Amino acid sequence: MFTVAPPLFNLTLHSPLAGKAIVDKDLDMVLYRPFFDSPRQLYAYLLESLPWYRVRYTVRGMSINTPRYTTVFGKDLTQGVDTAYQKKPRPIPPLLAALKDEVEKVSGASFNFVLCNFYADGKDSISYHSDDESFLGPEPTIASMTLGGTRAFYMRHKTDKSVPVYKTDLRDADLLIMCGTTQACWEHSVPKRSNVAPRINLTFRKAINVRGTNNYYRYNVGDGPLFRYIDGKMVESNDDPAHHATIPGESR
Ligand SMILES: O=C(O)CCC(=O)C(=O)O
Ligand SMILES: [Fe+2]
Repeated sequence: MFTVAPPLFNLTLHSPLAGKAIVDKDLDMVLYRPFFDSPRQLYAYLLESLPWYRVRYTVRGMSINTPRYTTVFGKDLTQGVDTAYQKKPRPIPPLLAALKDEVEKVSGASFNFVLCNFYADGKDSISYHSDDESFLGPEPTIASMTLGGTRAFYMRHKTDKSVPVYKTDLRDADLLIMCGTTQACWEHSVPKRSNVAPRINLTFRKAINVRGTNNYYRYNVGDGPLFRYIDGKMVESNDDPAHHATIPGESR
């Protein structure tokens, strides 16, 4: 059992031996199902305390609306001063740091970022992509935790179309660890669905340089309005932007 505070959650971890290897051509993953006994309060606490964003950005003149809520905490490995960054990096809040510690223990990897996604309904999604940016280094290990509702998770080989698409569900308290050549050779997605429960996804990653930090804050915080989840729905918030980085219980 491990305890994360504040507030106090006693989370019971399942045996690391319970991980199931998922391997295919160039695919190397381990699924812990469930990774821990996830209390509903943990999901609710994260949803209600994290600062969420609906990021809009422009690529090659095209305006893109990210089809889910996102937020991010962490800073790359360089001990760069904050002036190197387009946005001030936010420390990983204690609750997410405690989850990160446990994920590091089972994966044998170390992480300096937690990216958070919230899929409010079945229209929220992430399209096929791989997390293969050079700022993650070669063969990055990426750990992905689900809290709340179940969503379909699809993976396809980038070049060999004879390899079948890998389809699974990701459920509350699942931890999927993607390793080795998985990012280099495969893409993954959470497709749109009808009638699904809201879901939080946390991904744990390690960025090695300032470019990683700038990229993650640009695409997961951006410049748009802040949202808070209050009384069962997302509302645009006029919190003081200087306080976005903290969640309750964290010292500044
Ligand atoms: O929600 C998920 O399971 C996947 C999220 C993801 O692929 C990402 O944030 O890069
Ligand atoms: Fe991803």
